[in-house]
Amino acid sequence: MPMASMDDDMMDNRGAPVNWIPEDASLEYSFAEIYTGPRPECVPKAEPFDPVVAAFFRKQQVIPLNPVSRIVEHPESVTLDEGFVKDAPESSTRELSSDKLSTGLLGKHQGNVENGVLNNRICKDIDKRNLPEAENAADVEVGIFIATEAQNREAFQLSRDSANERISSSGKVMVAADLFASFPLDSGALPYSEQEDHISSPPCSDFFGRRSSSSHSSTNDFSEELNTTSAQSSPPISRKCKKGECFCCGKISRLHRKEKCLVCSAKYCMNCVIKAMGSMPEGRKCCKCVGQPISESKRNKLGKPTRMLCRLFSKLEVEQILKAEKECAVNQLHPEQIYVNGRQLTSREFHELLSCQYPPSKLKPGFYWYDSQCGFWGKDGEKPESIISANLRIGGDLSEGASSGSTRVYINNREITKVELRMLKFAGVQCPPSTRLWVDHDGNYQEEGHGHARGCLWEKVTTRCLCHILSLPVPNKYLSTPRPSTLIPAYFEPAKTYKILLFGIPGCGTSTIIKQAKLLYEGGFTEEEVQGIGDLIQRNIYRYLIILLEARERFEEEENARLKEIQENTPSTSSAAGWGLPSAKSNNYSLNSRLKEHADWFLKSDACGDLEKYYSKLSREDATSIINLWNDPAIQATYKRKAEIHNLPDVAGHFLEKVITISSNGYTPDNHDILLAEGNSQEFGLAEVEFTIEDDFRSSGPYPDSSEHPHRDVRYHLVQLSANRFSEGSKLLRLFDDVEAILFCLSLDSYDQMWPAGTDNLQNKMLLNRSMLNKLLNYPAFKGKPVVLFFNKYDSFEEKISTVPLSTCDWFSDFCPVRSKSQNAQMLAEQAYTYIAHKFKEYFKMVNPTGGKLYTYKLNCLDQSSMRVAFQFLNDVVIWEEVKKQPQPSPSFFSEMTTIP
Ligand SMILES: Nc1nc2c(ncn2[C@@H]2O[C@H](COP(=O)(O)OP(=O)(O)OP(=O)(O)O)[C@@H](O)[C@H]2O)c(=O)[nH]1
Ligand SMILES: [Mg+2]
Repeated sequence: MPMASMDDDMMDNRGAPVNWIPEDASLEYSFAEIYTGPRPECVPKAEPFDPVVAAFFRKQQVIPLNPVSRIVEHPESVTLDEGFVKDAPESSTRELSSDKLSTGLLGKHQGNVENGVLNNRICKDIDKRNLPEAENAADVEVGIFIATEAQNREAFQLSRDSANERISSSGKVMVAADLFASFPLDSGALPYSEQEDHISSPPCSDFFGRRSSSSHSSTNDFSEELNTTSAQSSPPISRKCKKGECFCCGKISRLHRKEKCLVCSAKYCMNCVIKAMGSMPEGRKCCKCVGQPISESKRNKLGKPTRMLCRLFSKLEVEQILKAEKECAVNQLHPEQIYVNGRQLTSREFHELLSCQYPPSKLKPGFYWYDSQCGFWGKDGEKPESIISANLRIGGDLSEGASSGSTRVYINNREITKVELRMLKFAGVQCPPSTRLWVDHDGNYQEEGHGHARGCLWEKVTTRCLCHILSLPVPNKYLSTPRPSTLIPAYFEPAKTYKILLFGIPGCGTSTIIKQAKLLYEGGFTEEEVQGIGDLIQRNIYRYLIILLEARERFEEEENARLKEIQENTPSTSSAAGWGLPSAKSNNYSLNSRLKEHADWFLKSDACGDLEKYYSKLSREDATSIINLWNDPAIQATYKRKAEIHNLPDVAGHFLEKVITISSNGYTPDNHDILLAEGNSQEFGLAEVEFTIEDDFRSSGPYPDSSEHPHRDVRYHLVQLSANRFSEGSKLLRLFDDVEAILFCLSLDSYDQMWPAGTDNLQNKMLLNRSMLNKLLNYPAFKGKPVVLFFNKYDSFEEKISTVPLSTCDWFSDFCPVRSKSQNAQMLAEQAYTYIAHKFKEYFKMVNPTGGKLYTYKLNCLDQSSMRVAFQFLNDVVIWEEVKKQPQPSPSFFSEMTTIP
């Protein structure tokens, strides 16, 4: 093979641009030389940095600006051999060669920019041909280009292939940056297929494609991948060096102990530990790895001292380091790393899982299945691994194929594995194919459809022994050494659950607030709850109809009386017909005879209580009669006067309109219908809700990763109390003695509505709210408690305020808005709201001069984003009140100095 001659002027091994290109490009040549520069890690990293791209990415929050080079091999001298000078694929060559290599380090190509959003992937390439200046191996060869999706995929694959080839063919070459470190999860489908054993590549995003992926030996080998999904993490980098070699000084000694970084496994000798790991704010991690999640294989080493630590530091220091290592947030498991029955856990579920009596032991990030009936717990696609507490409300629904069984025998709907079948047969359970068994948490089993238990799986000692042999779990009560009751990380454990009383007069939206809390923070409703709400909607339809029919009768009579009066006052010469007046017997509110018959039947049934028997189900025939009635002009005319029908809810029209859909068999209310469904939903368990509001200070605040500001979620227990149930001196109120705050909800648009206050005495709703607030404040246990006033239904308030004057309510008679030419409904509503809030504050101060504080907030709780912000407001108030309770720090030296006269 002809060798390229090395002219004196062609080579500057310290990185000066080299413009020499072989004249005969077809000639094969070898390009190998000994690198004699300083050790690669000692050379300052030249960060490829483009301020324009950097600014863009900072805006997009996609890629960090520290594409730090990862050095995987660091021989004393680095040789670039032929393997390194492979032909780069054409496309990537083109991409890179079209760019200016301004620094000799970075090639960059900016591709399509669509609507200001770069459809991008960033790829790296090490291509000596395109980066001839980077022959000095200490310089990092990085090519970045931003291109269209298709270009990226192609180029990425090609560049990666060529990079891999180089890496594998030359064990001595250092490799470039790990730019993918912080790709968000949705960067999706980057074609990472194979992984170099010395580089932990970031994960592909499609966790759910895991079963089909052949690259994973076990479906649960996702620990590291899931590790990387936690909010702040980038993938851990594995750094390997020769056996016995210190990663920092390079000295090889197999006899001396080394301290390992919990993230990248780099080993350091006694002399270098402090240099490499600094003050160890997160335990044993090299400085570069601080902020990175630990490697999951090292989780069991957390907090365990080593001899080297004990020799290097004092006892107190070691304790502090290990405490930080065990407790700092970034070293903990996070809910988003655990999937149960195909669903990522929420904070609440994670907490429930870890704090139950029998939590899974040695929990790692991964995909699990869980049978809540009997407590079986296992990795996705595998046999049960342990039996944890049953009836936990975590994860999604258990699927038939959760454990990849192929026996056609089912336990609690899961097709069991062969080894479980063997155990069942041994235990004497008859289970021919297609047997479906129900097993409870004690191991009692029965066949589906048979109402009685056939026995207990684990009652025989021999069965339990066999379970041990087959590595199947047995219930905890049979274990000789009971498992620890909790392994919840201290930092994660919510310090306290704040109990909040949610109070409001009927129709103000308290149930909607509870539903929103469930939707926003608890992952929505169970099937049973949705079904229950569906039934509630069907029952409400009858109620709306009856209210409308009664109102129609009333309006018809009133209209008849009015017409009669007109007729009587009219001179006899001009007949009613002659003046075009409707006859006194029929008017706008009259129904035709057929519909009248239907209407009378509904009213009669209701009066006799017969309608109640239909309440559980809205029949198709009834739905047809109801829609006919609803579409009739008489009912429509009645509905137009809904403001006068005080007990007709706003949503009546919405549901009556879709009565046919609602009566269909397969009707399942969607979230919108669920939120609109009004009525007493307490029987569906919605009268209280527990949820966690995540502290977004850490994720959005100025200290995104700081362990000084640990992640702290606040857990709430919101308990609803309707004004109907409220009476002073009621024993019910004792349930609320320990509330942290009162959330008083009132509907802003109710200023013109009346409500029965006491016997047959109608009172304006705003005045009723005022007196209710007063009564609440009089209750001794609520003295000094903060009150958060949610002014709900701001949307309908905005609509109403320009047509119905606020002075309709006597209390607001002195409202005189500032009028301007450009005034619109929104501005008027804003003024009116400020005025109402001020009135309530004044009143609060008057009746509660020494008590707690009143916080006001306007919202539309049907709107999720408005509700989310409102909950955040509540959270802020609760935290603020908590902070106020804490003792104030004693004045510092400096403050004392400043207060000295
Ligand atoms: N337009 C509008 N409607 C709302 C808003 N909040 C609640 N509603 C509707 O008002 C109706 C009553 O809301 P609920 O949450 O059932 O009221 P409640 O306080 O629980 O009333 P009771 O269950 O009767 O004690 C429902 O139909 C809701 O959809 C809002 O902000 N704007
Ligand atoms: Mg309610």
